[in-house]
Amino acid sequence: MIHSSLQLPRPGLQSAAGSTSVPLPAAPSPQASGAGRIEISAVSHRFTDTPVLRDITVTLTERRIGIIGANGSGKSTFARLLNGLLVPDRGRVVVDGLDTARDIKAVRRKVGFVFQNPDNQIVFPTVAEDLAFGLKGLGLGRAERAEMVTQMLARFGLEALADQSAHKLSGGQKQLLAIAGVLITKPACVVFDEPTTALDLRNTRHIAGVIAALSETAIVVTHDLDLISGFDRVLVFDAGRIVADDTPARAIAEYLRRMQ
Ligand SMILES: Nc1ncnc2c1ncn2[C@@H]1O[C@H](COP(=O)(O)OP(=O)(O)OP(=O)(O)O)[C@@H](O)[C@H]1O
Repeated sequence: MIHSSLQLPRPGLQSAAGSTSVPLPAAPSPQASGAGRIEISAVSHRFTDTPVLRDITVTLTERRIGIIGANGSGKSTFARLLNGLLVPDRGRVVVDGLDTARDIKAVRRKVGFVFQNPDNQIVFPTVAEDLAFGLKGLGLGRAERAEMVTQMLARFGLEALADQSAHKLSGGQKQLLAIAGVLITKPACVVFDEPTTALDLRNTRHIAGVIAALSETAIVVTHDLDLISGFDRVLVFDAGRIVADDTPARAIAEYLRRMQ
């Protein structure tokens, strides 16, 4: 699980490692009914003297949104705005009417975040304990929490790994645990920051299938153009600005043109 000041909905894990036979997360939680509306208005941000995001205004409502662009173009910074991991220097980010600068707890209940490195999210010794951690503080009884953990383990085909040490999992399993740990809190939207970067082809395909099968809204930062090729909408970042906002085919074409 994740700790840290950034924290949000938590981690979870996946099953038999590199196995391709793990079932996709089928039954989404009843509360995870999708999209909602994330409005980014006149947002600028800088960490040092150099602006990282420059006057961005965009409204996100689609169920599958990809974010691509060159290294350092501001994609991860933008992603971290979406659930209030980062509050912009200028402008506003509003999730279903909730301002990330003021309503952080409510925003994080709605928008989960899966970090690039699952080790940043996995906190507890075993897979089941890590999943259960995400449910703390939600006002649920012990029996209800246990039932939700059981359901999430089953959803990801991880039952056999329930009592396994989370930190001994493979990279692919850890990434699945991280995703499960976020989903167990029933966010309506999940932001993924380069979810397949450290994975081999088999696990990359598995995670892509997991994301494709989600009922939750997914916003995915990636360099894997295949991953977002079937999405509803793709944003292309360049030097802190959105330079294309289009279908995957047209957005990818613009990105490739800029990369030449
Ligand atoms: N916490 C931070 N402190 C200082 N600078 C930062 C911080 N986070 C990001 N930056 C800088 O902001 C710029 C944009 O970083 P960001 O991670 O958003 O880019 P990115 O498009 O996601 O890049 P990549 O594709 O390489 O992951 C980079 O120059 C980066 O060094």
